[in-house]
Amino acid sequence: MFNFNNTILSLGDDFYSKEKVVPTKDPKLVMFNDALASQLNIQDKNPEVLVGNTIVDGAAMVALPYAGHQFGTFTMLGDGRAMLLGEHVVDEERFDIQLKGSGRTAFSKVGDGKLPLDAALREFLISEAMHHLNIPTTRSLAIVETPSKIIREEIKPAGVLTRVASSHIRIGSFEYAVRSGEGNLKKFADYTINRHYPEIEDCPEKYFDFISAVVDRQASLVAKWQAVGFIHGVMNSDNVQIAGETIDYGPCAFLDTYHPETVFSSIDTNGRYQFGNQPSIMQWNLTRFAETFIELITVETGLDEEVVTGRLEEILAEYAHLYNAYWFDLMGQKLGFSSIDEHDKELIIDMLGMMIEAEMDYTSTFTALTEGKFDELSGLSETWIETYKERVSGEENAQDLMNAANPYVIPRNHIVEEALFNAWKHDDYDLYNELLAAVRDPFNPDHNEYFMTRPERHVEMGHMTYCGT
Ligand SMILES: Nc1ncnc2c1ncn2[C@@H]1O[C@H](COP(=O)(O)OP(=O)(O)OP(=O)(O)O)[C@@H](O)[C@H]1O
Repeated sequence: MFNFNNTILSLGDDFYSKEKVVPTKDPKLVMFNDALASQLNIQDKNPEVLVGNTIVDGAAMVALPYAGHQFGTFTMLGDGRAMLLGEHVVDEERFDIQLKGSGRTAFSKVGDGKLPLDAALREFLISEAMHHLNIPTTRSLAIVETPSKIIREEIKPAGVLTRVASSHIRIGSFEYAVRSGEGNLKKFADYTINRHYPEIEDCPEKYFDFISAVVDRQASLVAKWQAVGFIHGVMNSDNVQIAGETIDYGPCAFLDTYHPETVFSSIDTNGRYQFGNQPSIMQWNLTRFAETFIELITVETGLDEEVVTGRLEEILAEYAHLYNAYWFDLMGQKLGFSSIDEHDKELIIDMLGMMIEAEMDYTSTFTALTEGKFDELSGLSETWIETYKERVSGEENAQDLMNAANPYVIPRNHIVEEALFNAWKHDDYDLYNELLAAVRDPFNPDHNEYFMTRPERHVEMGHMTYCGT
C-alpha cells in the first residue's frame, strides 16, 4: 500500500495547486513494474487508483508550479498534465508518486492535460533501460490506458503513467521560486537541501555548497548519458531534476551511428540539443540555476554582489573539469582501463574521430572491442589497434571493466517506434514486451540479434521522435 507523507504541502500554497481528477471510465492496466513495486512495497495494481479515480488515504493530489528556459526562452510552467499522488515513504526513503497524463490542472494553459499512450510506453521503456544501464533516472511504475481518444498528429489512445522519482524538483522549480514571493527561494532551497543534500544542511556556506553539489551531480549524469550514447532531446531547464535523475522521456533516443551532431527530436529544428551539445547545455542550465541565488546569497552572507557572482562563476567553471573527469573515466572503462592518463585520453579522442569518419555504430563498436573482435572494427586504424592492444594488455581487470561498461542492448529508436506502433495501434504488445525484457538485461550478449543491430541508414534517418505533447 501507499504510505504517504506529503512534505511539499508544508511549503504553503505558493508551491502547489490542489487538483481534482475528472473521472475516467474503464481504465485498463497495460503495464505494471512488479520489480519496482515490490522494492517500494506497493501492491496496489488497481487501475482506478492509478488513473486518479479513487483517492487513497493520505494522497496529496496537487500539481506543482515551476518555470523554465525552453529552447533558451524563459516561461512560467507547472505540471500541466501531471499530479502528485503523494510522497511515498518506504524504509525512510521518500519517493514522489506522480500520475502523468491525469488531466488538466491549473497549469495546463491550452493543453488537454493528456498523455498519448505511446508517449507513456516510450517513457516506461526508456526509463527502464536507463535504470538497468546504471544511469540515475525517474522510474515508471504503471501505465493505465483510458478509453478517451486524443488528437495529436493523429488520433491516439490516452494513457496515464505512474512515475516514481526521488522528487519532481527541477532547476525550473527554483526559477519559479525566486519569482513567486518574498522569502520563497530561501524556504524552497532549505527544503530541497534537507530532502536531497542533507549532508550540507549545517555548512556555513550552504547555498554555495548546494550549487556545487548540484553541479557535481549533473556533470556525473551527463557523462553517463554521453558514455552510453543517450540523447535526451529536450534539455530545457525544467527538465533538469535537482537530485540528478534523468527526467522527461519525450523526444529522447539512443545513438546508432556515432556522430556528435545527431538529433532525433522533431522539435529540435536548430539542433540545440544534439548529442555533442548536451554537456555544454547542462552547464548553460546550471548557470540559470546559479543566477537565481545571487540575491539570496548576497543578503545571507553580506558579501558584495560582485564577490558572490565571482564565486558562482568559479563553481560553474568547475563543471567542465568534473564533467571531463567523469566522462574520461567512463570511456576508459569502456576500453578496459582502470585509470586514465593523457595518452589514454588521446586514444579515446582518436577512436571517436575514426568512428565518425567510418560511420561506426556506437554500441556495437564497444561490444566488438569487449569481445576482441578486431576484424569487425575495420574503421579503426591498425596503428590505433596496436597501441590499444598494448595498453590494455597491462590491465588485469580489463575484461570485467568492459563487460560492465559496454551494453549489448540499448533501445534502438527504430525498434522502439515499431514496438510502440504495434502496441498503441494494434494492441499487440509482443515486440514491446520482448524489447522491455532485453533492455532490462542489457549487458547480456544473448538477445534477439535484431535488438543489437543498427538500422539501415535510410531507416535511421527517417525515424524522428515526437515530443508526444
Ligand atoms: N497535453 C498537455 N496539456 C497540458 N499541459 C501540457 C501538455 N503537454 C505538455 N504540457 C506542459 O508543458 C510543459 C512542457 O512539456 P514537456 O513535454 O516538456 O513536459 P512533460 O513531458 O509533460 O512533463 P515532465 O517534464 O514532468 O516529464 C510541461 O509543464 C507540461 O506539463
